[in-house]
Parts: sequence; structure tokens; C-alpha cells
Amino acid sequence: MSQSRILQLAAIINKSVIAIHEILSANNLNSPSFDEYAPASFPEDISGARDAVLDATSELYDLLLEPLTLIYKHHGHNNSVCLQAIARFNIAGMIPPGGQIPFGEIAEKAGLNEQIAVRLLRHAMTMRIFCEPHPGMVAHTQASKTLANPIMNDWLRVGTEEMWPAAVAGFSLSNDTTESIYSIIGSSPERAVCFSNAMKVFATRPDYDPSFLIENYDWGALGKVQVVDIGGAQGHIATELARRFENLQIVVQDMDEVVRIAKHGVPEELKQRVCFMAHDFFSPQPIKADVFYLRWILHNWSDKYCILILRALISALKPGARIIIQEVCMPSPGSIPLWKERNLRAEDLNMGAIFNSLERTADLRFVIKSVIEPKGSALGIIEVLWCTLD
Ligand SMILES: C[S@@+](CC[C@H](N)C(=O)[O-])C[C@H]1O[C@@H](n2cnc3c(N)ncnc32)[C@H](O)[C@@H]1O
Repeated sequence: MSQSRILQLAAIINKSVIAIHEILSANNLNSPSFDEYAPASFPEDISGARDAVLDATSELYDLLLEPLTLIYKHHGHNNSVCLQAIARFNIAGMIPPGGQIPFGEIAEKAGLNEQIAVRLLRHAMTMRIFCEPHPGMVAHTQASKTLANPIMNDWLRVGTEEMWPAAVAGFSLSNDTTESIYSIIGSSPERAVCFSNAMKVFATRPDYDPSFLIENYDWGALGKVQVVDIGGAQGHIATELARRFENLQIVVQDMDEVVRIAKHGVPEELKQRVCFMAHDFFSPQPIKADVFYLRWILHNWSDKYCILILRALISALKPGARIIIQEVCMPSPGSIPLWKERNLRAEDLNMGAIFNSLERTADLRFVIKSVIEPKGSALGIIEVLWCTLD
């Protein structure tokens, strides 16, 4: 008789956990823990075994649920109820590092009824966010400690106060507007700061590291070239590129209000090669550059607007000009570990709710010179030579 699936999964988990343990021990690293002082990342060389454990444990978990619980995952939408309260009242910031405080003190500081505070936080604790080391006392776990950083707390606020309502109703309906997310959020200083902090958190995730772009595309081979970083925000990618490749002259284009602040942040030693320019990417491109680089731009727009953004480049395209797009490349189903695919598909739905856009596969209507998918990177690098979109 063939081995049952649950035994197969148990064997995968056993073998892969041993592999992880051996790598961690060889590097003098502790076993993963929820402790507030546990390290927040893992060495790259455990990633294959980690994928295997995460997929096998989640399959085993799901196999042992009955269908209604599997479908609804314990009223999963309520996860966002407690996360929203944690972020809105900055509860993680109330708990001293290494210390603990009573539920009542949290309720008082947050202006919440104590019973509600207990219920919200005990639900969060089932997700390993906060713990109750002694009855009635709240302390940090690794996850809640992360949220004690105000920038991280803003990231969670954006997730629960901007993205979650938009996921239910769409951004326009949840804000009762026909304006874009940029103008609505930009018109409220509090929301704008929160949103910009959340974007910084996304940008600092290891799988969005600028090194993937630097290490996986041969910028040095381009010779002395003019690059335009379209929608380049604070110039964080442009400065990293310019620091590494002396052959690059980079103009960062973004909206006027972004550029006005960002242009003061260029390091002294790069000022000769990195500059800023206010430019609306729907208007004709004024610079006849050698390379037009768009990172994390097109996924914010539906096809209709992406075509306009690309079309605005046409008058500036000289022979040999390159368009380099760095975006998520959606995998075909089952081609990557399921836990990663689930995250990507959730992000894709998020883009639909917020921007009426999507995470794309590499569209064959482009003439694509290459698609590079660096190991460990969330973003693929797509080099387009010519575009035949209508
Ligand atoms: C998701 S961010 C990507 C930022 C950066 N490229 C990166 O990879 O971190 C999108 C950027 O597009 C800019 N943007 C939005 N609409 C724009 C427009 N019409 N013209 C120029 N930039 C725009 C935003 O200000 C923002 O900096």
C-alpha cells in the first residue's frame, strides 16, 4: 500500500527541519523563536528547506481541517479587526521592551473598554502577536516588537485602514471618490505620511533589495549612458546604481511634490551624476535617454494607463534605447512554493482593489529581450526592446 499523504508530509517536514537545524547550528544561530529578541530573518541557505517545511506544514494543517473551517479559516476577516486596533491605537508602542503591562493600562491609554481590549489582544495572541506571560499581563513577541517601530506601525495602519476597506469595496467606493489613491491620500497630511512610511517598509523588505538590480543586470556593459528612473521616488535606487556604476548618469523623475523634497537628499559625492526632475509620466518624455527604467510603476496602473505611460516614451526613443521594467512576474500556478504563490496572488488582488490594476506575467505583445528573475527577489527584471501595444 502506498504511504498515506499525511505520512509523506510528516517525512518531508522531518527531513527539512533537520536540514534547517543543521545549517543554523553550523552558523551558530539559535532555533527560530517567537521571543521578542529573536532574529527577524533567516540565512539564505535554508530557503529551500524552509519552502518545503512551510508548504508541507500548511498542507498537513489544511488536510486535518473539515471543509467549513478550511474555507473560512476561523472567520479570517477578523484578523484585520484586531490588527487595525493594534495599529490605530499604537498598542505595540505602549509595551516596554522586555517588560509587560496589564490589559487595563493598555485599554486606558487607547481609550478602549477593557473587555474589548482583552478580546482584541487575545485574538492577536493566537497569531503570535503579543503574549500573556502572566494572567492579565501583556508582553511582546518578536512580531509585536516589530510593530513598536512607528514606521512599521504605519505600515500596518495602511494595510488595515487603507487596503482592507478597499479590498472589501474597492478604493474608490470605500473613499466615496472618483479621484486616484494618490490625490486622495496626498490631500491628507496624516494619511500621506503613513502611506509613505508603509511604502518605505515595503521597499526595505529583503526581497525588494536594490542589490538584485545591481547584481543581475550588466549596467557596466552599457558604457557611458544616460538613464531616466521614471517614478523613481526618493531616488533610493538611482543613488545605489550610481554609487556602483560610474558610467551611469541618472535623472530621477517623479511628481513635483515628491521631487521638491527628494532632490535635497542626493549624497554630495553623487550630485554630478544623479539629479531630479519633476515630470508627469503621462506627458511626452522630454529626455532622449539611453535607458528608461521603471521599477514598481506599471503594477499600479491598469493596461489602459500603462499603454499611455509607455507611449509617452515613444518620441524620446532613439535607436538602441532600452526600457527596463522591474516588476513582479506572476508565476504560473504551482511553479513556485505555494506559500509564496499565495502571497503574490494576495498582492495581486490588493492591486486590483487599490488601483484597479494587477501583477502581470511577461506580456508577449512586448518584444522582450530578456526576463531575469533573481533568486530571492520579489521583482523580475524585464528588458524591452520594442513594444507593439495598440
Ligand atoms: C510604487 S512607487 C515606486 C517608486 C520607486 N520606483 C521604487 O521602486 O521604489 C510609484 C511612484 O510613482 C510616482 N508617480 C505616481 N504618479 C506619477 C505620475 N503621474 N508621474 C510621475 N510619477 C508618478 C509616485 O510618486 C511614486 O514615487
